[in-house]
Amino acid sequence: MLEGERLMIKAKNLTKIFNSGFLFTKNVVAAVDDVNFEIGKGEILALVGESGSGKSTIGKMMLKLLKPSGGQILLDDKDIWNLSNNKEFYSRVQGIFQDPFSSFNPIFKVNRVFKLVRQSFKKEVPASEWNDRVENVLKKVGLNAGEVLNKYIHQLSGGQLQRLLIARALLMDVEVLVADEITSMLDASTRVDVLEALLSLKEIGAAIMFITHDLSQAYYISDKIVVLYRGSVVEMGSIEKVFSNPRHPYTQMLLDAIPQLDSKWETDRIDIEDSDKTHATWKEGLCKYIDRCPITDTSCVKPILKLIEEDHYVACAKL
Ligand SMILES: Nc1ncnc2c1ncn2[C@@H]1O[C@H](COP(=O)(O)OP(=O)(O)OP(=O)(O)O)[C@@H](O)[C@H]1O
Repeated sequence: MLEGERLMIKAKNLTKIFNSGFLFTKNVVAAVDDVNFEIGKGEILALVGESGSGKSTIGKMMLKLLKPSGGQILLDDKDIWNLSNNKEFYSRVQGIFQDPFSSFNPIFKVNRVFKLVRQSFKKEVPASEWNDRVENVLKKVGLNAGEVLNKYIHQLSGGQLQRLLIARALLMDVEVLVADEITSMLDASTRVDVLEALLSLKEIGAAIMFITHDLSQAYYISDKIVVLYRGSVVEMGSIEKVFSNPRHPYTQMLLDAIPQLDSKWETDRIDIEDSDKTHATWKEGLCKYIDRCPITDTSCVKPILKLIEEDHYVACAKL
C-alpha cells in the first residue's frame, strides 16, 4: 500500500454497471466490478486484459467522463466527483487516446495549441519563457520545434501527434495521465518513440495509467500491472513479480502468448483477443474464469484478491 506523499490516485471498490436494451432484451453488464488499485507519483501502472474486460471504462471514470455506479476514484484522498472545479481537475488529470487526431482542433496550427495551453493553465509564465519551454519539451519528446510548430494537425503523423499530446501534458505539469491504447495505431519504431516520450512524464512525477493489449509494452514501460478479466482484477502487483511468477491461470495464459520477453516491443504486437467464450457454466457467485480455467473443478466460488507475496496479489480460489 502506498501512503501519504507517494500516493497520487487511487481506485476504491470501483464499479460500473451498464444497463442496455429494454424488457426482454434488457442486458446488465458489470463492466467494472469492485476494482481497487493505487498509482504513486512517478509510477506507471499497466492495465491489461482482453477486449471488453473494462479497461477503457476504468480510464473514463478516472477522467470524470463516466460516473461510477459504486466506489470512488480518490485524488489527494478526495473523491474526484466531489471536486467542483473541473478546470482545476483537468489541469491536473489528462487523457490521451488511441486516435490522436480527435484530441486536436483541426483548424489550429500546433503553435496555437500550445499558446492556448498557456492562456488556459499557465498565464503566470511570460510569453518568451513559454516559447523556450515549448522548445525544450518538444525536444524531450523527440520533436523538432522548427518542423512541427507551424504545421496543421493533418500535416503530422499519428506518432508525432501522440508525442505532441505528451508534450502538452508535460507543459501543463499534469499529475495524472490516462494513456488508453496510445500506440495501437502506430508502427513498431514510432511506438518506441511514443513510449520513450511517456517516460519523460514519469520523470516529472506524473502517475500514469497505461492501458494496453500489448503485454510486451506493459513490461517495458510499467512499474506495476493490473490484469483484468470481465471487469474484475485477477492478478496485480509489481511488474517484475507478476511477469516472473504469474499465478492466475489467465495471466499465465497471457504470458505464454509472448514468445520472447527480451525482445519486448521490438517484436510485432501481441494481441490479447477475446476468445468469444459463451460463459455457459458461469453463474453469479462463481469465479468468472470458470469456463476457460484449466484447473477448476467447476464449482470455484468468486475469489477474493489475496496477497501471496510482497507487492503481488491473486484472485483464485485454488491458491
Ligand atoms: N456505454 C456503454 N453501454 C453499455 N455497455 C458498455 C458501454 N461501454 C462499455 N460497455 C461494455 O462494458 C464492457 C467493458 O467495455 P470497455 O470498453 O471498458 O472494455 P475494454 O477492455 O476497454 O475493451 P477494448 O480493449 O476493446 O477497448 C464491455 O462488455 C462493453 O460492451
